[in-house]
Amino acid sequence: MTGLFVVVMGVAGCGKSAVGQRIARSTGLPLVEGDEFHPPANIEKMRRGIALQDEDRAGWLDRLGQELQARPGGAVLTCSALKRSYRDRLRGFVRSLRFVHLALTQEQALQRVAARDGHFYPPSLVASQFEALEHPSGEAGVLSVDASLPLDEVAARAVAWLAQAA
Ligand SMILES: Nc1ncnc2c1ncn2[C@@H]1O[C@H](COP(=O)(O)OP(=O)(O)OP(=O)(O)O)[C@@H](O)[C@H]1O
Ligand SMILES: O=C(O)[C@H](O)[C@@H](O)[C@H](O)[C@H](O)CO
Repeated sequence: MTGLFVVVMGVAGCGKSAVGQRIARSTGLPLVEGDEFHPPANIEKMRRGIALQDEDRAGWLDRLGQELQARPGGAVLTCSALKRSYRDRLRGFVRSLRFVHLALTQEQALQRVAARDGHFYPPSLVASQFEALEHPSGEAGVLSVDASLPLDEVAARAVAWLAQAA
């Protein structure tokens, strides 16, 4: 699926990394892990239980946009992209950007984040993710998938949608 750009988005714990890896494997596109490009100050803030604000995310989103542009053959990006303005910011970097939204309830997200060992993101911040989240339904190029389905099923739905769109 050369030339395809897709963001796997949603709240902490929704499965962005796990699903992103599967989509990258199936499509042959490179995976860009959004969390790897947060400045250290953002990681430290989250680790300490302080929610990121628009100004913390602005430079990070621009960096991610540049990472997409650096891969003209297409890419799969994992990025929370919680607000419409964040998604539009990313859309400014590549044409026809697609988003796969992994939709999960707050209880399910909390359960997953709390069960995860050795990750910097604390369960205490999950509520803030839902406060920030603006659902992407109604925006162009968006697929919403029930993230509580089995991982392989979530990924298969996303890949089928991307294949149809490509
Ligand atoms: N569909 C699923 N069914 C069951 N478990 C899942 C599913 N998707 C993800 N998980 C598990 O939930 C946890 C969170 O997944 P993952 O780390 O991929 O989420 P994430 O959105 O990348 O989170 P973060 O952005 O906080 O890093 C992991 O332990 C993962 O294995
Ligand atoms: O925008 C944000 O608040 C962040 O990107 C978070 O979503 C985390 O980085 C991630 O989910 C934890 O791994």
